[in-house]
Amino acid sequence: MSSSPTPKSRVLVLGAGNFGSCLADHLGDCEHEVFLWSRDPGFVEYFNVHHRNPNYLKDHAFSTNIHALGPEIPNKETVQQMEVLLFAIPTQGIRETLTKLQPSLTGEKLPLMIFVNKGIETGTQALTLEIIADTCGSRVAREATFISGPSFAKEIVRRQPTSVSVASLTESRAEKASEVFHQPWFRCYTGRDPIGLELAGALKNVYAIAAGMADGLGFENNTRAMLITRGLAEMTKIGTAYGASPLTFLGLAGVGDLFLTCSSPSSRNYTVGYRLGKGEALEDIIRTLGSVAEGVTTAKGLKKIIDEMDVNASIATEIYQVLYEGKDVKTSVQELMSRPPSRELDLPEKTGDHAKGLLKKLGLDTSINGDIVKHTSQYGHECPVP
Ligand SMILES: NC(=O)c1ccc[n+]([C@@H]2O[C@H](COP(=O)([O-])OP(=O)(O)OC[C@H]3O[C@@H](n4cnc5c(N)ncnc54)[C@H](O)[C@@H]3O)[C@@H](O)[C@H]2O)c1
Ligand SMILES: O=P(O)(O)OC[C@H](O)CO
Repeated sequence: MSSSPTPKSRVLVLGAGNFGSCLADHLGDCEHEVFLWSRDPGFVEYFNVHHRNPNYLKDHAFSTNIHALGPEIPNKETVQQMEVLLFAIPTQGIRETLTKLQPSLTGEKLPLMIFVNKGIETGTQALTLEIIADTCGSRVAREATFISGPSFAKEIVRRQPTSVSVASLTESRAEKASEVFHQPWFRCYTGRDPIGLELAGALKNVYAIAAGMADGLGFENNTRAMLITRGLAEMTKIGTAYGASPLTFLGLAGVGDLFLTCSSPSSRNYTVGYRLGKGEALEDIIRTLGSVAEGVTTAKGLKKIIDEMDVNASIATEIYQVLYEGKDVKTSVQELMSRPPSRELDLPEKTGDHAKGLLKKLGLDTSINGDIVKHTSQYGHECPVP
């Protein structure tokens, strides 16, 4: 199936859930040599015999270029043979995994490290870039690459035309990641705002819960369109206050993924919201979902971030209150709709200190997001633009 002239790489995919196994399949189909690590010993044995995942995407026959390994984290010798490490583990597990892998990441030449998780760490409110810096140091973080965008695993394994954003503080690494993944059925667009890309991917999950909730309550198309559009305005406002580029939110990782997940029952975050709207309890939904919905934990970290930055984000706040303070979903909708009128576009006057603090930690110029130029936007405030 592959038509790529790209040099083939040895790729270690960490995490054999829906997305890890789907991307392993994509890369195997591109004739990369793929190793798929799972902490589940039953998975490893089953996969290597049947080339099927017993837990996720069960109907799919996976590429025979994939070799499963685990349950122990791959050792230094294995890691150092890899050109690419692809992390497809939910955000709450990234710190633990990187801590275990860090002793293997000491060579002069680092493997290309790509992260596809979409969330904020609870407790620390850290983005993955910061978790990488904490566990593996600033050199690894500066080269880390992030992929995000509208990409349901079950559609990728059916080779539905799909596009994603790829960003890194080191542009050549984003270009390399794009080369590894890019195919006629999978287009990659590179960018230089990993902080914005990470925030966009994490935040859209919270707004997908809101959209699902509205549908579950029986509201129709006007309401969903309102939530998508106002959700985008809110995400952009939060991202800009944090120090990301507002333009990133207009890309695949922003509006693209927001639109996808707010309008499809294939989204787990939408499904959590939908079932809440139907009156189910959150614990029951999580217990029976069978897969991660990152918006649930992200809503908690996001609430702390918006409180710290003093940004008014009404939809995100309501979702937090429904998830964690037992607020009734109908009351939440009534209160959102009863707010006084306001300006449609109210991006913050100044960018916040979060991105600056993070970039300082990475030993980078804190006035800019990576090598993004400083720019006075048409809204009259300073913001970085790719
Ligand atoms: N499924 C999609 O369509 C999709 C698309 C884009 C991005 N993502 C993102 O990819 C990430 C993974 O999502 P998914 O769909 O594969 O989730 P999933 O629930 O299908 O699978 C998660 C996998 O990670 C493993 N895991 C969890 N914690 C771990 C830890 N601490 N150490 C090792 N393994 C651990 C689980 O055992 C499971 O196999 C999420 O951040 C998600 O938002 C998913
Ligand atoms: O199922 P969700 O809600 O986690 O969405 C999956 C991906 O993020 C879609 O791009």
